[in-house]
Amino acid sequence: MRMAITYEHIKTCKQSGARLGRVHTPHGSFDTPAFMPVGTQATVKTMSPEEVKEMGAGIILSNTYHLFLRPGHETIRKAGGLHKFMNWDRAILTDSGGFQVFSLSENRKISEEGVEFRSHLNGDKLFLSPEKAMEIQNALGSDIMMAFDECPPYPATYEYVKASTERTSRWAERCLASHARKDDQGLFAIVQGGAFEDLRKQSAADLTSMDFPGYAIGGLSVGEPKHVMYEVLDYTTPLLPQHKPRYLMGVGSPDALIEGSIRGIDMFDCVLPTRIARNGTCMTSGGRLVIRNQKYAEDFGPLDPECSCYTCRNYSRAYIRHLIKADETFGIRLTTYHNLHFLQELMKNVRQAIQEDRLLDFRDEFFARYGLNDN
Ligand SMILES: CNc1nc2c(CCNCC3CCCC3)c3nc(N)[nH]c(=O)c3cc2[nH]1
Ligand SMILES: [Zn+2]
Repeated sequence: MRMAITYEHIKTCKQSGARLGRVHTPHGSFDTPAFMPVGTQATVKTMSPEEVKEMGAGIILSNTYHLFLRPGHETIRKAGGLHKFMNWDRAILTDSGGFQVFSLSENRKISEEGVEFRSHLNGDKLFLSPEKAMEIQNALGSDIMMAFDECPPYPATYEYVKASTERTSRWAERCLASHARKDDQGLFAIVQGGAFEDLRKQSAADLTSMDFPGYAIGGLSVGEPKHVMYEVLDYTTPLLPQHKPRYLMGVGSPDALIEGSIRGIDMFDCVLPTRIARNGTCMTSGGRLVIRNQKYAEDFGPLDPECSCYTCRNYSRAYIRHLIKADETFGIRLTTYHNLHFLQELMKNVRQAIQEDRLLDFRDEFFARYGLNDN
């Protein structure tokens, strides 16, 4: 009998109100606030599961949309589920596919039933609905599944966001009704409402009345100014239950991870660290570093002098720059490993700061060195 997804609150930072906790899942527990590496197509790009474990990740993300299109969720079900298929024995969270339909596919048609779209791979006409998204996620066997939602575009009219958010609440109900594993309740709902306080309140009220084991805040990090995102968090997070995990979707720049933690968020995901690594951009304690820059051609020091990761202990900026310029895959592996390690370290330091009631001081120290507006 699988256990539910449970949240264990450890303490609240006296200086910032941020919370230290642990999330327990059928595939192990992880400390929060946590950054979750993204493994869209059943792999954290260029990393082995051992490497992802080594850097301290207790949970990774994968995706209904991508795996539905390729290789197909039935194939993964026959393989024994996603954990087995990708040889990852810790926790997996899968997004429900709605966001990706709108960011990737062609000519979508949204209705009460669901979303019709054409595959971005071969143009096939496909359909996703709350029921279909749950069927796929149950076939994948993820520990945490996301309800099927619409992430409204930004900006959008009040009327559009209101109608979309109300539909997302109805879709959440349908996900709950169709969830095969009713016993372990690994299903998180996603709060929408754009940047409209009354719609956020309505969405949170609708969803918390359905008693999900965890709640995500969606509809953010879609192009709105950062201060708008933080304002939405200021009035939305307090509407969510204290004793359940809160997941801010698609947020991962270092400053946003710290600001989000201060506002009571426990879980984050973002493709940023892996995506920018592929063109040689690295997150370091002194700020962003673009390794292709000529000035590193004969810089034989480490990527980040303060980093203890495999990349920084064994290779120089000159060598990594050479690999990236020569389009050598090993170069991307080294920058990816470092960026993911950097964010795991950042979250470890955030948790330590919460433990010591000094997260606001930590934020000021970090920003002074990293630069305020990394994106
Ligand atoms: C980048 N900004 C952003 N991402 C959002 C995402 C995606 C989060 N990342 C998922 C992983 C990436 C590929 C594999 C899974 C959102 N997802 C949903 N379902 N709803 C949102 O409102 C939603 C909102 C989001 N905003
Ligand atoms: Zn490093």
